[in-house]
Amino acid sequence: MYKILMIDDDKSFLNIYSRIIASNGYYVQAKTNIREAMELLDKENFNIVILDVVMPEMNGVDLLKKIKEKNSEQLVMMLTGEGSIAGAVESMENGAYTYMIKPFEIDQLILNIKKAEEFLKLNDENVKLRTQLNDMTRNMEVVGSSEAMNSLKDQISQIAPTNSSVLITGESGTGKEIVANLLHYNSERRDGPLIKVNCSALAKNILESELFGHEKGAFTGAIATKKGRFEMATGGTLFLDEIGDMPYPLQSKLLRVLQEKEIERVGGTKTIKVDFRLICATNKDLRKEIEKGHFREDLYFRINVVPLVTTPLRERKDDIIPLMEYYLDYYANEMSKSRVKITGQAKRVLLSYSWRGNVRELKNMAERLIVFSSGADIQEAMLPKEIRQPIRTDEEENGSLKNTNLRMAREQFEKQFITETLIKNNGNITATAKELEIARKNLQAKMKHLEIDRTAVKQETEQI
Ligand SMILES: Nc1ncnc2c1ncn2[C@@H]1O[C@H](COP(=O)(O)OP(=O)(O)OP(=O)(O)O)[C@@H](O)[C@H]1O
Repeated sequence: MYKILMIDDDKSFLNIYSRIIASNGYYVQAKTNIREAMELLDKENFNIVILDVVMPEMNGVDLLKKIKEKNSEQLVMMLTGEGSIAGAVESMENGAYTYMIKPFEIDQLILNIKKAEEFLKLNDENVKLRTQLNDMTRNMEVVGSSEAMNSLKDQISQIAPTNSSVLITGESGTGKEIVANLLHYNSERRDGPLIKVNCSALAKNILESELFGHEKGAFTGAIATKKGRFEMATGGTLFLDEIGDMPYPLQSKLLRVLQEKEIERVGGTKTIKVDFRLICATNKDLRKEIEKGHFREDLYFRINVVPLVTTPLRERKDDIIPLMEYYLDYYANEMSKSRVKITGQAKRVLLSYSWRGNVRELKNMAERLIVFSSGADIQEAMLPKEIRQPIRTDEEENGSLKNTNLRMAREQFEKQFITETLIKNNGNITATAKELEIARKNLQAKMKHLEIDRTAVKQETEQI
């Protein structure tokens, strides 16, 4: 129920009007006293405030300013006497929604309240849409300018405006869903819906009714008619993720839909026209699935009109640091923490790691680093153990270090040895120096030179 606060020094006006407004389905509070009205505004949220411009205690426009100072979004309607048009103008300049000149018919006031209600609803809707749009654009933020990434972006901009079916293949976490988003939002269908279905997440019989919809009573539990995703995607794009996991019998049904561009709901007899652009994604090798008899070859040709491939992170190392920096900033901002930098040594570790979970794994690691961050730069010792395992080359396996000299090898060893001793001693410098049998000052100088951060080591110890 919409809540209205009326502030006016005219008691009899308030009495009559507030009752009539309430009888129209609104919750109304009426105050002649400004202090009481302000106290009430502090305690309760009102959708609309109706305020008299001329009041003995305080000028209504000044009161309007006060209300707006507290809550700039507050919707305020001003009431003025015939002699105070200037006040009405000033009110509008100070953010009033509208003004009405007394005397007026009560119907006129009710009509204005209804209009204000409509305005507030639209405003709410607008805020919701804006948040959705932010989510959407965030999910489309594409970081990376490696050769592979640039070539992918070029292909997307060429393919997006067409209506052709696209098959996106690539390892898990390489950004296939982002590519699908980009294809849709850069196409002529961008104002239509983008409907996503994960074919591996639903049981076979549920997937069928999800895609085709069902009529009321089609099966136990079908208590109402439901539109399927094919229908919902009409005018837009249908994104079938993990298409390689679509059950075989359903594959023939999908093929028929693609050929005939019409469907029948489960348990229905009516033919319904559908019109969507199809984008599929998989991390499976569909040709192998065809050989194994798990995937229909005719469907493969139908969905694979334009193939797009996302490259694993380990094959586009140029993107690793920009992605890590982007997500560190992103999570620092989201958690209201300070931004952090990555030290050279930590960058080397990030670059030599294999990233089997690709960008998803990297993003999760960035989030974890920020959760534990005290604002210090990201040191090698702060990175999870599994990624700090040195990647050993063939030469290293044979006992020699590639691309290094005696000084670098010694520093590498010293760094590892000192870090481990610091962890053992909970980051305590004196205890570590004692165990290493070197002077405290000497240890501090070495730590500085080797970029070892004691706070990071301490955090590492706490996490263990
Ligand atoms: N180039 C990129 N820039 C920024 N973020 C990215 C990029 N690529 C992927 N991501 C992010 O990594 C996560 C995984 O990406 P996405 O879900 O698109 O991968 P996927 O290939 O569809 O994975 P799966 O096969 O497991 O469904 C998402 O949170 C996505 O926002």
